[in-house]
Amino acid sequence: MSSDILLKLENLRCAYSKDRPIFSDVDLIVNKGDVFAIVGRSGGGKTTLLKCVSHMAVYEGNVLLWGRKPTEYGIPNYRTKVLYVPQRPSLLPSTPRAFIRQICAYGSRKRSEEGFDNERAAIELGESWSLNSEVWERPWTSLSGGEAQRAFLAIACTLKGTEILLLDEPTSALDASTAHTVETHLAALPESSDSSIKAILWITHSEEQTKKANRLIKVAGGVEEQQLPQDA
Ligand SMILES: Nc1ncnc2c1ncn2[C@@H]1O[C@H](COP(=O)(O)OP(=O)(O)OP(=O)(O)O)[C@@H](O)[C@H]1O
Repeated sequence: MSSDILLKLENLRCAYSKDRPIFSDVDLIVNKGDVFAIVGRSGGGKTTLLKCVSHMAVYEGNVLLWGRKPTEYGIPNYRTKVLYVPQRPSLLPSTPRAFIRQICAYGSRKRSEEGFDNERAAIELGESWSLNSEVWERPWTSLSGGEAQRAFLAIACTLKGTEILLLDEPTSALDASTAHTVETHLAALPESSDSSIKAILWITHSEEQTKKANRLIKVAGGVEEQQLPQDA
């Protein structure tokens, strides 16, 4: 296996009801440095695909990270390496700052985060996205959709040990200008020496975001890799 192959999906199939798979026969290779845009109609299975990759949905076939199954890493360790970021932090208790402390205390995260100031890194990244620093001390439930989305993403982007970031419409609550700033940062992460992130799979309904990717897959009754549009 080439050392550039980060993730491999082999013969993947997922069905919530027995006879009607959301997708089947999915084979895909994700290389180091890839930024995938995942597009397709609503209800086509995009989120389900990311949930299979993060081992949050039941599937048949293989998901291999560096050639090894999630169970070989142990699921908490695997999910530390392959991080699914939902659109919004729904129903989180407490504040963004308390949330950082809580996830960095998990056994699977502890080793990667040692000696690194996560709170400071996330707050500084948030500032570069025009996120007011007082937001970190407020309950999640009091934040606007865009504030919560930026705080959540800033945390996800600055965690150490993540190798693949799975983003579910990460900028859906942001205005166009802020979305552009955030998306430019996200797309550059796999090439950044400051980040452990080596590839991103990114669900989007936006043509603008698709232009920031180097590969494109369409999920609609199946999963198909397509050519990026010419001007991308
Ligand atoms: N836990 C579940 N149990 C049963 N059906 C489910 C479950 N989760 C998703 N589905 C169904 O599977 C299909 C694919 O859902 P999924 O969320 O993956 O689509 P999507 O492409 O991400 O849609 P959207 O663009 O609207 O977010 C939908 O018909 C959805 O209703």
